[in-house]
Amino acid sequence: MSTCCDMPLPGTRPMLSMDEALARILAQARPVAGQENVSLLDALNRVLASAQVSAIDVPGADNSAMDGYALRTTDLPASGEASLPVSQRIPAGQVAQPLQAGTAARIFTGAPVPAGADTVIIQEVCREEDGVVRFPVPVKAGANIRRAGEDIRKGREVLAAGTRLTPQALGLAASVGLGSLPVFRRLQVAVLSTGDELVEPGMPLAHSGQIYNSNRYTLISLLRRLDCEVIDLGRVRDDYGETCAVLDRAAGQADLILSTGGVSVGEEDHVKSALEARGRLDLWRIAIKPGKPLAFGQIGEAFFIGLPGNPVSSFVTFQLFVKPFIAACQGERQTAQPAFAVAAAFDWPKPDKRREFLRARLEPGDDGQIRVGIYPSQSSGVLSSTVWADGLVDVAPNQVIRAGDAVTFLPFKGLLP
Ligand SMILES: Nc1nc2c(c(=O)[nH]1)N[C@H]1C(S)=C(S)[C@@H](COP(=O)(O)OP(=O)(O)OC[C@H]3O[C@@H](n4cnc5c(N)ncnc54)[C@H](O)[C@@H]3O)O[C@H]1N2
Ligand code: MOO
Ligand SMILES: [Mg+2]
Repeated sequence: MSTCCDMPLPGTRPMLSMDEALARILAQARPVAGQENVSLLDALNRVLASAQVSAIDVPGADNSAMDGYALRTTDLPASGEASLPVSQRIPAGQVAQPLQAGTAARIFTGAPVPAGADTVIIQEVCREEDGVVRFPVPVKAGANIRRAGEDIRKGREVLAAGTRLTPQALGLAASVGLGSLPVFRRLQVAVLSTGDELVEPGMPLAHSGQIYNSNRYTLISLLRRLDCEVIDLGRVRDDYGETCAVLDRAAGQADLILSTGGVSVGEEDHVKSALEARGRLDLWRIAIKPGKPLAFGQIGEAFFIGLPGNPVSSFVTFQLFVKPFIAACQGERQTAQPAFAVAAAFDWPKPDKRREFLRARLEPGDDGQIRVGIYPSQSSGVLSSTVWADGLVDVAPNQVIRAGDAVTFLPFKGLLP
C-alpha cells in the first residue's frame, strides 16, 4: 500500500514518501547474473563477485622500516657507546644470512631482518669506520622492524564480495599477489531523452521553442562513472507510438532503461502510459522536490526508471534513486548514504510539504567554522545550481530553517562514485 502524503488531485495518485519509494525500488534490485575475470587494471570501479583470501603473509618476512644497522640488543653494553663489526650488507630484495653473534648487519629499508637480530638502529645515530659501527646505547629492542604478517595474515579475507574496486582495493589485491579478479558483468543501461523541443548540442536552434538536450549528457556521464555500459537511444519524440516502440527495443537489450521527461500529467507526457502498455508501472509520484513524478517499473526482463524532464530533477533523482539501484544491480554491498549535520548559512522560511533537496555548498564562515550555503535559485530548471553545489541539503516536509540551525548535508562525493 502507498503512504498518503497529501490529498491526491483528480487524475493523480497519492504521493509516496521518499523512504518508502526507495525501499520499494531497492527491494526489486538483484545482482546481474554473469561474472568475468579481469586483470587488475581493468577492474577499476567494477564490483567484486567473490571474496578474496590472501595466500601469503604481508609482509612476508620481518623487514627493516629504516636504513641503518640490524643487531642483537643482548650483544650491547648497558650504557655508553657500543661498537660492533659489520658482518653483512642486506639491500632490499636480498636474502639475509643469520646474524653472527657480536656483529651488526648494514641494512636498508624493506630488506629482510637477519635471523638473530632484534632491532634496527637508524644510520643517523651511527658512525661506521673501517668496518665497525659505533652508536650510543641503550637502544630499544624491536625498534624499526615491520613484522611478518603485520598487514595481512595468510588466509585472511582481504576483499569481501560486493566490494567496489577502488584504486586502494586494487593495490591491496596486488599486494597479496592477485593478478586478476572475478567481477560481475557490466550493467547494460539504455538511455533515452523524450521531448519534441530537444536539439543536440553543436546543432543550431531553429526557433525559440527549441532547447538543447542536456539530460542525455549528464545521465550518460553519470552512468559511465558508475561503470555501466550505456546504450544511447538518443531522442524520442513526444509520441505515444514512438515511445512504446523505443521501450520495446530498449527492453530487448538492456538491464535497465532510463528515460527523462514525459512522466508528468500533461497530454504530451507519454512515458507512463507507454510503460503501462508495454510492461508494468510499479510506482509513480514521490513526495520530494525536485523529482516528484519519477516512475519505476519493468518491461520484460528490464527495469525501467522514468526521470522527470527538468534537468535538475533528473540529476537529483539519479543521485537519490538511480545510483543506489544501479549499485545494488551491480552486486555492490549496500552501504549507508554519507550524510552529516552542518550549520545552515541560510534561512528557509517557506518550506514545502514535500521533502526537499536543495543544491548546496560547504563554505567556511567568518569564524572559520564550516557552514552550508544554498544556490540562490532552487528552480528545477536551473542547471547552474548543480555545478555550483557540492551536495544537497535534505529538508524535511514543512521544516523551517534559520541560519545557524543544524541541517543534514548529503555530499555529492558520497553520492557519486
Ligand atoms: N500540471 C502539472 N504540471 C507539472 C507537474 C504537475 O504535478 N502537474 N509536475 C511538474 C514537475 S514537479 C516536473 S519535475 C515536471 C516533469 O515533467 P516531465 O517529466 O513530464 O518532463 P517534460 O514535461 O517532458 O519536461 C519538463 C521540462 O524539462 C525540460 N527537458 C526535458 N527533457 C530535457 C532534456 N533532455 N534536456 C534539457 N531539458 C529537458 C523540458 O523542456 C521542460 O521544460 O513537470 C511539471 N509539470
Ligand atoms: O519534481 Mo519537479 O522536479 O519539483 O520540478
Ligand atoms: Mg511534462
